[in-house]
Amino acid sequence: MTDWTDPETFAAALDRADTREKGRYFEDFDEGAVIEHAPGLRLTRHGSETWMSQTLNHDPAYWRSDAALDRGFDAPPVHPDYLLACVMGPSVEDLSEKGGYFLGRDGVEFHRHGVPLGTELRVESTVETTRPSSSRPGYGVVTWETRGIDAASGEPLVSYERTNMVPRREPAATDGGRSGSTGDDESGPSLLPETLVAPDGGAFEDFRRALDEAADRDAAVAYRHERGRTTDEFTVAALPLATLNTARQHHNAAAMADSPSGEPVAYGDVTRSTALGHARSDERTYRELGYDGERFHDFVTAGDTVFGFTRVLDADGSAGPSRAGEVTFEHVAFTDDERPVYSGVRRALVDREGA
Ligand SMILES: C/C(=C\C(=O)O)C(=O)SCCNC(=O)CCNC(=O)[C@H](O)C(C)(C)COP(=O)(O)OP(=O)(O)OC[C@H]1O[C@@H](n2cnc3c(N)ncnc32)[C@H](O)[C@@H]1OP(=O)(O)O
Repeated sequence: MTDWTDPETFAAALDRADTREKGRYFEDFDEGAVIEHAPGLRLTRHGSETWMSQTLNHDPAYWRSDAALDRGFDAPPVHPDYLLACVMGPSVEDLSEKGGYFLGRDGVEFHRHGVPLGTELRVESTVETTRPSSSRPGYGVVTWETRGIDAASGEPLVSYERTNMVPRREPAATDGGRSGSTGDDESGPSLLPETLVAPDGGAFEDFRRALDEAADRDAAVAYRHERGRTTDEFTVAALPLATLNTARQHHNAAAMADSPSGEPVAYGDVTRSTALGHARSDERTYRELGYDGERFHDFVTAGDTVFGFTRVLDADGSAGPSRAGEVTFEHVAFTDDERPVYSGVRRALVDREGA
């Protein structure tokens, strides 16, 4: 009788066996098609607290009832970064499990503030655009609109547009390799304003005053956050898997051995949430409103320490409730070797002094 587990026999079997593949190729996406993602997710206290603790998002409104009440929530809700990751996670199997990097996200909008713990999610996406990649013949670039919906009530909770590189069924010879630096330093320090102003505190007025101070001269409001978080095995694999994100990039070292990173890479949403956590620790956030122009410039691997850098773009006192004003930030996540790995524009309501 054949011993299939005899190493030589097994190697021959592996060689001859077809692989039941997962995920879809670029050619499988038709513009306009709507895809219902079968996996669903229950937004749990454990999941939200694990996400928040590991990414240094320690805002008490998401941890303590009295702080939640003060912020207008009945009880501590799920954290918006965890919610976003939990909408993206179940979509990966259908949209991006084939591989190919998460390039960016636009138009993130929360349709409901303070989503309760225990809410069950249904997730669906529409294929918006598809185009071949001109720099990487083995890939196409696909943009989807994804919606996270309260499965019980049908109420939309969050929506966004996501863009990924997606492998083609018939890949060409090269995948283009790692982007790296071109040595073309067009945006070098000479283009920076002469003065970078930091706000004195984290209230709305602090951002407004800093912008006023920077106005009418060669200055910008831009500053670093002190905290850093070293990416480890837990943040690389466990956080995305806890959101049902099946992207091989994060948990399959064998598949990643031949990729430009040579090893698993951090989930973009973990890197981003960490940098935003650093930024939020220096501000009196009232509500997260939305995000735009999010880009993942380079990958992060275990051992990289993620830091945050913030630019304040606008502070609008006429928006929002009386206790808060709307601040528009651009946040950059960067690593200890000063590589920008994420950037994005974030709109948040920030409490006024005395609120
Ligand atoms: C969940 C998940 C995966 C998943 O979801 O399952 C993940 O978490 S995974 C980890 C997080 N992720 C990363 O770790 C990526 C880090 N990043 C890089 O390593 C580099 O960025 C790069 C190697 C990918 C590219 O590097 P690069 O070659 O220098 O980049 P670019 O030339 O700028 O872009 C190439 C082509 O993508 C087009 N393009 C770029 N961005 C956008 C956008 N936002 N919208 C529309 N098109 C876009 C561009 O227009 C060009 O198109 P063409 O090929 O046609 O020229």
